Amino acid sequence: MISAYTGKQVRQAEEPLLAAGLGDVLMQRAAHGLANAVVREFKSRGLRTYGAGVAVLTGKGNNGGDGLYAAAFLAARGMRTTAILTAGSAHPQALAAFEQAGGRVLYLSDAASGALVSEAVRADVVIDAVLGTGAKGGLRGSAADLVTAIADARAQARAEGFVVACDLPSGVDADTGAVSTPALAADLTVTFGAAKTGLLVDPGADYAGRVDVVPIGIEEHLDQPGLRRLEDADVARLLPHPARRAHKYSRGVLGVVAGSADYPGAAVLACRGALAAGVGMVRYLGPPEVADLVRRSCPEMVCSTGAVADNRVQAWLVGSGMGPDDHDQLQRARDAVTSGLPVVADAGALPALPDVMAPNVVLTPHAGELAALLKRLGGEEDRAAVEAGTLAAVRRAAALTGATVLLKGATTLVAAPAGDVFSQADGTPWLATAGSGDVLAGIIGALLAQEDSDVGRFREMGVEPEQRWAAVAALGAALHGKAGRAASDACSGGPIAAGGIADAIPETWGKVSMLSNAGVRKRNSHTLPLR
Ligand SMILES: NC(=O)C1=CN([C@@H]2O[C@H](COP(=O)(O)OP(=O)(O)OC[C@H]3O[C@@H](n4cnc5c(N)ncnc54)[C@H](OP(=O)(O)O)[C@@H]3O)[C@@H](O)[C@H]2O)[C@@H](O)CC1
Ligand SMILES: [K+]
Repeated sequence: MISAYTGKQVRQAEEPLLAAGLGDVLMQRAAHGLANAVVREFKSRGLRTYGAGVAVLTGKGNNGGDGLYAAAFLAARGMRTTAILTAGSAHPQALAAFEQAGGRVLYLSDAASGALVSEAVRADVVIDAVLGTGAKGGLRGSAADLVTAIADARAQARAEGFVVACDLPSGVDADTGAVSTPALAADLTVTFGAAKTGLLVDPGADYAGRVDVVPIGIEEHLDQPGLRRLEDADVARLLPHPARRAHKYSRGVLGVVAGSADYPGAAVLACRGALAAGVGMVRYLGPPEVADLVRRSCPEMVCSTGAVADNRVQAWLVGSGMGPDDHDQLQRARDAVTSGLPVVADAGALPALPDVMAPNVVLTPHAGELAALLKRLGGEEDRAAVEAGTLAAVRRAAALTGATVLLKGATTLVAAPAGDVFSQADGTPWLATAGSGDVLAGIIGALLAQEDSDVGRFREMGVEPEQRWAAVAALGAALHGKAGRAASDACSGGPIAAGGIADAIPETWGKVSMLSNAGVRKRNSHTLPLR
């Protein structure tokens, strides 16, 4: 499990060590980790480090100090290092160490700006060490102009060098992931002590690239994480496995209320997602013409009639492919949500549900649907506002509705009403295809139907029982993302259709389970040994 923390939490964890006079030690560890990560990146790209060009954009605070010390390490390895001081001054000891290691120092001024831009475009690696967790707002003034010019010039020249962010890309808010432009999009962010929340949510994640956590010795002082991400080992541990004497009912029955005359295919895709995700039986409830298509497409399906209360299931999936005029289906969706059983509520059901629900109801809006939900509950947010502040929006929706809320996107966020948040980014952009969300709802529905009262495996992972619905939804998002990626990989990274995601689920499930049995190394920053 990756645990992420706000900038404030990390700074608080640093305090006891700073008070003990270990500030410089922490900075040296951070800088050493950053330099090593840069060298590894060169190697993974098949590039030589000796003689390679390094440009470090530095601010006046400790983030700039990290960058300068790291550049001093790189200079000692024979790299040509240039520091561009954006604030007129820099961390004095780090600057002295950098100069002593043979680094070249250039100062930002209007006159020098053009030459500095060329320097950064020519470099094999640009290290962004202007602002870190001490930033108040984004880049300003001449530093902002410089970063804009560098980003433009790199794009125009199709610069081959890569960008590494020191702790976080300057302009990305460490806590919220909100981005104040300009910001330099990094290929890799090397972050210290623990992942920062803002790196694992959109839009911050768009600028962070890959995130590498360098332990610096503050880990034991960190408290509850603000956000978590399931890794392969966690996924494997949470995936249900049938007992030896299981039968189809004991493995869970999912009821599906989905599809309409306009969108019958959504019901089929939701059922295909569910059937592939380990559930004992899937029971469809809906208009006869949709039921016919469901039966013909998936012979494993059982189609029923009547009301929600007449059908015995362990969980419900409601809403995929339903419109505002599907009155009977919407009534079934409402009945499912008030039945007390776990429910995944998607698409067309969202506007028709009560304002207040329970944590075992998982809502799965995209950004536009989440904005509409928040507006209905008295908020001001439009789609753009949700996209600019995904973490705040999903948290707010969970708090207001009392339900678990999953916001679909390149990074999928799941918020429990009590505050836990999970962030999953297992997929590929090819997953943005019609019907993909129906398959996701099917997977989550199937997992909810298999969820029993044994909450021990959640507790072992530090997830409180009442928050487990968010973990189950995150598990569904992880499985969906991995299956989509596997389907695309199977055609050499080509495009996929939603049915292909469902088809890839069983093998993805099996492979992740095998990985866990082989003992996947936990990469949580908490558990990494310190050297
Ligand atoms: N604590 C430790 O021991 C360790 C810390 N570590 C590292 O330190 C980083 C935090 O360092 P930090 O607190 O010095 O702040 P930092 O992010 O460098 O920048 C803020 C500086 O710039 C200024 N400034 C603020 N906003 C601005 C803006 N919008 N535009 C322009 N300027 C702005 C502000 O000055 P002010 O305006 O307040 O006078 C301040 O001087 C952290 O991310 C990690 O990399 C690691 O080495 C581990 C050990
Ligand atoms: K930075």
